[in-house]
Amino acid sequence: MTDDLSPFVGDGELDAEASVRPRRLSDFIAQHRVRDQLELLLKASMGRGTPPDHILLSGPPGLGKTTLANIVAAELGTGIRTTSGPVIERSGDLAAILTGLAPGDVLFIDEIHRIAKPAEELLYSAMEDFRVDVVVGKGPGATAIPLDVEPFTLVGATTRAGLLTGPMRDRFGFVAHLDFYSPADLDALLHRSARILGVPITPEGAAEIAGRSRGTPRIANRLLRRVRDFAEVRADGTVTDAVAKAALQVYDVDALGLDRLDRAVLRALIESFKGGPVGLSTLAVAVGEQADTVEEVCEPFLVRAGLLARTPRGRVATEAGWAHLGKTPPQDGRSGVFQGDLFARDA
Ligand SMILES: Nc1ncnc2c1ncn2[C@@H]1O[C@H](COP(=O)(O)OP(=O)(O)OP(=O)(O)O)[C@@H](O)[C@H]1O
Ligand SMILES: [Mg+2]
Repeated sequence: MTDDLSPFVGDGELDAEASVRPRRLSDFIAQHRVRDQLELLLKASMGRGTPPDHILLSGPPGLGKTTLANIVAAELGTGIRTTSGPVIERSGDLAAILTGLAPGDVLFIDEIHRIAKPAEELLYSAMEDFRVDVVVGKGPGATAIPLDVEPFTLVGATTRAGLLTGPMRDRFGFVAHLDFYSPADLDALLHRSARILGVPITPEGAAEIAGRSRGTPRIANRLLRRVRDFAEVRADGTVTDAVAKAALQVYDVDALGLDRLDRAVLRALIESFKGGPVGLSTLAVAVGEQADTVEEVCEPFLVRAGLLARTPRGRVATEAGWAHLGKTPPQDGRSGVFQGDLFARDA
């Protein structure tokens, strides 16, 4: 797939992201339910003078988990220590981090579902009792030294909440799931980013980019930067409707935000398999991709856009899917045009 539409953060993109990253809850666009709940949690705990419950943030890449973790610390006025699951290899690494926390600090663990088992167990007692047992020595002579940990708030982030163990999940007092953003939300986000970056943008220009950003702030901000380049080089610098359309064509982003692989999957489904139903692995072979990539990267977006459906018999193109390629489904009653239960899933 083209990099522009990947929800994952790209190499060297962190600085560009940092410049438009909201610092406070009031700057965080949309996700009103999560925002309201977090505001209550933080205000109540500040009123009581104790750190808030541990917070778990889950959701697809690029929707604002890291941003929210930093906002929590900013709102509380505390320090934040950042690490990630795969980095914590030994429980000793984690013990050192935990015992080094100042009272009230936020400890942010990204990709918390990838933390090693012994470290995870150490984390349980730290989360619950604010103490850890550090084992010194080996074999029969080994002794556990209990160490106190200052009261802290753990903020865990995960793109795969389903992979968290039960005991881990139970230790979070507050769990928030971030959802894809609506085009209207992304529109507001783009206006904010454009203001910060000093890019003149028209309402139509913002709407054009918003509609192609796959519900993801990271992609919206990235497309804005691409369109700004185009506006500065090929136009007078203002992001208008026409400039956005022309730029996004150059970058191969279509009207719904589909990239090449998404379109290849849809085209194979419709042109080679008459709209389906067809099995995932057959479809993946037809586009020369791994089944995992098709399933985890393309399909969620195609399904959400209403172009493809997963049914118990396989993948089928919806009427909108046919229409998106400018085709009409065959009317012989045998076509795979999707008419059934939209929420059916492969077993
Ligand atoms: N609600 C929001 N309002 C404004 N900007 C946002 C919002 N959510 C995300 N962003 C922007 O999108 C970018 C990506 O967000 P962030 O890094 O927090 O995502 P993430 O969920 O941590 O992704 P990953 O799973 O890849 O770590 C940030 O630079 C931030 O500027
Ligand atoms: Mg992140």
